[in-house]
Amino acid sequence: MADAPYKLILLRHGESEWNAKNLFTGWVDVNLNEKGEKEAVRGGELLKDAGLLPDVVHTSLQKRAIRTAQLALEAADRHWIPVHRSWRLNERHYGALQGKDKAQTLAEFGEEQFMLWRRSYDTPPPALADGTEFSQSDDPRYASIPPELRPRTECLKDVVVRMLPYWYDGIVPDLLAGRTVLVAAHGNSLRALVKHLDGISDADIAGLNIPTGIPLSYQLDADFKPLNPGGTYLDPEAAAAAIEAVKNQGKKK
Ligand SMILES: O=C(O)[C@H](O)COP(=O)(O)O
Repeated sequence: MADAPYKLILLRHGESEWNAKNLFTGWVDVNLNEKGEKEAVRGGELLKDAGLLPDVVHTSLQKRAIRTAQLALEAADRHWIPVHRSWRLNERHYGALQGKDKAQTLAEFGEEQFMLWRRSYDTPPPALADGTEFSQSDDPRYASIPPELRPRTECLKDVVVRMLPYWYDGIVPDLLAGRTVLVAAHGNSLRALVKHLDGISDADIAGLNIPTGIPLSYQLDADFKPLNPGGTYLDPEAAAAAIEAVKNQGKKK
């Protein structure tokens, strides 16, 4: 067992084709766009420049996180490290909002309902029916998830519940072994993890947004509490601007 501080790096995938179109994405397996690919490469360069070289990477089962990890690791010359993937790191399942335009949803349902669905801790959007256009009910990559665990919609609280077992059983053992761990995942699965790490309240987590493609580095003490609460963005200026942009999605157009 290695001694603390443990080194953890969180990386939200680069901009996706649906981020650019301002659509709710969730479990829909959308690819990175060109800007997102560049963000991922830049993320890797930031890691390299900071001398924060991952020994192991954990990703979701979704292309945008998988490709972000690969591009970042290639840029940092760490493409060879072991990789682990879990559906528990997937983006929040956005239910019946998947595929819908954020600005149109805001206009149709009003700010209060929109924010309740998007940022409240425990109000999920309406469920998405199996077999419909943006459902993953027939996706073979999820076939091994027991039916009662397969989400048809999720609020952030649901994401915390399904993500935490992977934190404890998949990620913490790597940290305990002294490995620098990269977690390449999604806006809301990372918000769930940050909520846990920083002990953010159910109310305050609504105000936390994570930008695409900018590594967020944590040093954790022996109890896995951050020595740098909130983490440290490797490009703080770019992060501040991008956080504002994420916050204001829906108000676009
Ligand atoms: O799934 C999505 O639409 C986004 O990647 C995260 O969206 P949010 O910031 O609106 O929760």
